Amino acid sequence: QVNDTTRKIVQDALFEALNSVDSAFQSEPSVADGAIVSSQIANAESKQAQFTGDVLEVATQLLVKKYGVGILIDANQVLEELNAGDSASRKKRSLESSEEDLDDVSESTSFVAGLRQKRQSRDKRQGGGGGGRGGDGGRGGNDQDGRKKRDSGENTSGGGKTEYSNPVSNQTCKGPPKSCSDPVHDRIRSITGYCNNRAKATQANSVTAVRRLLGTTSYTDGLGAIRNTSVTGAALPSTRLISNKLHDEGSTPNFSPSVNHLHMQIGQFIAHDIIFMPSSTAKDGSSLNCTSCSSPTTVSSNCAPIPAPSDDKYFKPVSSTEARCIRLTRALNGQSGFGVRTQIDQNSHYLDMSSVYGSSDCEAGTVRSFSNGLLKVYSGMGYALPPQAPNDTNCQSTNPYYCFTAGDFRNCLHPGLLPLHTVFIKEHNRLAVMVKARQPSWNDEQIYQFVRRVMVAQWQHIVYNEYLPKLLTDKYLTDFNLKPLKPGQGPFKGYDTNMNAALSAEFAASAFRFGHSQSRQDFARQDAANKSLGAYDLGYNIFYSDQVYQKTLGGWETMLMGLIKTAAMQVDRYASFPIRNQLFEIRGKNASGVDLIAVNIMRGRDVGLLPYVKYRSLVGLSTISTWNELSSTFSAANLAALKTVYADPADIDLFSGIVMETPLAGGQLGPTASWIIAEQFRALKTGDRFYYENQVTNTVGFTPDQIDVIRRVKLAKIFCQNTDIITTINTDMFDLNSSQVACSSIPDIDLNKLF
Ligand code: HEM
Ligand SMILES: [Ca+2]
Repeated sequence: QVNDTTRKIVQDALFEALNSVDSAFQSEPSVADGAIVSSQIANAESKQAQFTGDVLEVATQLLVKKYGVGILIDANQVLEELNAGDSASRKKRSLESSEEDLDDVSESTSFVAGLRQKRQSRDKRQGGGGGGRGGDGGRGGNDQDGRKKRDSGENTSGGGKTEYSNPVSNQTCKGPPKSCSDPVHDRIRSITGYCNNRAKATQANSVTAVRRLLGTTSYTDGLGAIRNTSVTGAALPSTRLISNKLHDEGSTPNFSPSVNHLHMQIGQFIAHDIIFMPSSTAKDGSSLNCTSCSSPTTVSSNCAPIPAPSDDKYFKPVSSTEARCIRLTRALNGQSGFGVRTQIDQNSHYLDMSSVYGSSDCEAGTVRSFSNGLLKVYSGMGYALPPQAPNDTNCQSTNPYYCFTAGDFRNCLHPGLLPLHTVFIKEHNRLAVMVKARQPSWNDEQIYQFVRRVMVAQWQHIVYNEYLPKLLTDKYLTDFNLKPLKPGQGPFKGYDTNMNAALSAEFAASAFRFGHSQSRQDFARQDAANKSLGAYDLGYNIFYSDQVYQKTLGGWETMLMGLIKTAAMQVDRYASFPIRNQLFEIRGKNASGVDLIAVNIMRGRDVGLLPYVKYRSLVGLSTISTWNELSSTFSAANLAALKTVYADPADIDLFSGIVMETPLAGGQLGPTASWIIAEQFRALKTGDRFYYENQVTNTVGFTPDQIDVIRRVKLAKIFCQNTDIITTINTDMFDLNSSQVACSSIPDIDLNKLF
């Protein structure tokens, strides 16, 4: 039981923190929309979470400085009381001493968010000041509300050849019923993930925290300060230096002998379903400019720029007196209690096609046509594309080569994503037309939900049945229960209400980024006869969309063929030139972008990942303290390379450690990455009440016969059905040397059995 003195101390710290965060907002410089191209742009809800996180971070620091960390347990209890209390009891709880009147703070928000609302409405009444993130100050360009406003239907009609009409008039962002016992939650997977776990309604929802595999972080102050010191006491090496020394592919790129580039592309599409970790924003909700090496003090404490070595081949010094840094903004702090900094996932963590359907109820509305269950399409080129987003200020290409609106904001990060976005939109609409024909009386919502359920089931099956077996060894697939059962084997019995499907920070910030080493510099185009139509350069196309408008080159279909018919890069420590030098680069302006590998490593430190060696016992490897002991997990060459940058094995960053481990026989990755990835996909499977092979009480799943229908689904057939040029296709979709079959020999999904 917390006494009144402590209660007062905690409340005072909260108010002091609120004032200090508020006034920091007033002086924080920011950059105009679009000036800093980014893939990690926070939406309105994340900005709200950031405000709360920032206040709690400052309040934590104030309390710890005065009373030590011991007070945090009591402090969290006080916060819980405040969050739980309605406005009347909040007021009663000895807040008389403060100037705040909490009468009209909404009961549904947390205490800090409520205070924020209150201040905003007060500022509004007084006619000024107090913009601030989270409220109405979101960036105009890219958050959900912005997109909703501008995609009101007319964009999709393009050159007049509208495939579907889009009378989006009074779309609402209404979420599902609050109560998880409402029968709606028996039938429908919510967009955010809400009530997927009925006992823990918000678990693994969009805009909730990531998990920590070891329950701890590496922050030097135990709270949020980035690890910057070797165990020897020296400074840790710059992550650009590490990238140069360990991850530069040099002049002889290694191509995979057996895996095609599509495996890379589907991997990224999976990432964009389950993880979107937004970056911190400036006071007005726009991007922070963390380009200069001094930005942590001159711009924001949420800047963490990466110094480039003075002899860097690409990121040369700005001038003879100014060093070059590679910009990096810290992932936004979404801590919701006193204590350590916490990052959030802005997408629904579940494997539920968020990149098609969106992760918030409003965002879901932006991609729907609200007619006959169909999703919106842009058909101005004579072939389907996702609806255009003319006001996307993050998009580098302009009229007429607009970027697009899809369930995930990063759909235009590079052109290789667009064939997949388009194929899945087309597949949804293809099934919707079939459903409408069979059930003419069904309304838009009924058709949409029916098709979405089938789409997610197909997608889950493809991930577990086709994608993961090309990545992980049979042993990991078996040990982590990742193999779908065969037709006739009945439902999967592994659903576990205690399993938290949420993304682990280790998976998001390191392990699943292995895919960055799979990406080629050149993205090929091939025609149906497998004739080359040239290639485009990745480094020249980040957040540019003109490639998919190249009609004479076959639009996106020849790009899809290129992905299928060319090799991925080998999964190894090396990354291609554009990945290491040109991410977000403005065409023609060298060094205006970032090094994604240096960013990966720094992101790991930013989110507080522990060094590589700390994870070894978790993943079943021996604990080590000397370089020699690593020789069974690393080749001699990789070990020697590691020694050139790290003073001690205990310093090795997780990303570098996992991509440098010797791959397991039969898989593409070493033991640590394999474990972290397998663990995550187990959580996504056994922690998802709506996983397609399940039969769970009070949940309308598929019958055993229907599950078998899904188990026969092949990604190849989805490509066949939704492209004009593909008539023969791989028997093994991700195998570079696969035998070919006629599309007509692969059965289509037996939709009639699913009603
Ligand atoms: C051409 C290919 C790719 C490009 C240009 C690309 C680019 C990026 C960028 C810019 C980020 C944000 C980095 C940060 O700020 O921390 C990112 C994050 C990430 N990438 Fe990639 N990526 C590519 C392919 C892949 C692939 C193939 C995978 C997986 C197989 C993957 C997995 C991830 C994951 C898990 C994240 C973290 C996402 C988040 O936290 O929101 N990426 N990528
Ligand atoms: Ca998702």
